[in-house]
Amino acid sequence: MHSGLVAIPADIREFDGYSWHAAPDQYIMAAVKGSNVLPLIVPALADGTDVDMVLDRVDGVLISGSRTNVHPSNYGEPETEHHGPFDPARDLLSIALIRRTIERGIPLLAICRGIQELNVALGGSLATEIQALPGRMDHRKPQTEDRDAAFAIRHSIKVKEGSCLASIVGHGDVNVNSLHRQAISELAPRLAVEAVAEDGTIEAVSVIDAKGFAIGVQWHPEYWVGNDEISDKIFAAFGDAVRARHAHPAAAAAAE
Ligand SMILES: N[C@@H](CCC(=O)NCCCC(=O)O)C(=O)O
Repeated sequence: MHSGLVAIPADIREFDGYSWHAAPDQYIMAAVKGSNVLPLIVPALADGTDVDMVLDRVDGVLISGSRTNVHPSNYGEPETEHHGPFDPARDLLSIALIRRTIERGIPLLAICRGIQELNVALGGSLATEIQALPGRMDHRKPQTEDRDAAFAIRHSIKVKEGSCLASIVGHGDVNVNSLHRQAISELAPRLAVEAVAEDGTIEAVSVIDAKGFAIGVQWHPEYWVGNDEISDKIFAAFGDAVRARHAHPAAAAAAE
């Protein structure tokens, strides 16, 4: 039996002749199998959502990756041809959800587009086409139809000693996958860097003085849950935080 309900903001996707509010299966299954929680996909309404109505009912929030990019107007930069594709309804939902999740101390795990939204939600900015920047590696998704190859572990990162992430996976070198062309540029004032790649790309952050679990990672631990110790540890730690909140709702509400 799963214990704890976790909100996952939907993407808007076009297929089968319809618009869908959808979340990728790999996040749903990582939450189910790696965290032992029940995921709840939250629709991305174009006019906005009462996120507190959602947060009153869940014990955690998982922000997924997605091929779309946060619209640069959310961090005060003009749109260029390099910024798309966009999903403005997802931006609207995720940014509002992240802000209130942190304010209320509800456990938060943000992955790939999620860490980028976390940084933007707290006042930071993003760099685009980072592979074209001097000294940076190519972090983009490998060109292959083979999903295991696309999500294969590709480069190492350094997890900082004493960080929240180090308390979960240990500090030092960790090998991760990479499927992104944007990354954190200006770090939001309330975020601490937890891990960096060899080229300086910020790979993990935590929320400073967070009331609860609040971590973002630029890579995709969800894909290898069940097959990779580091991925398992991250989802297990998130699940533990979600269950702790679920088990003591009165204490959680009093702490808000
Ligand atoms: N805006 C981001 C998106 C990164 C991300 O979340 N990627 C997951 C999608 C994987 C896929 O393409 O299948 C960026 O930096 O590119």
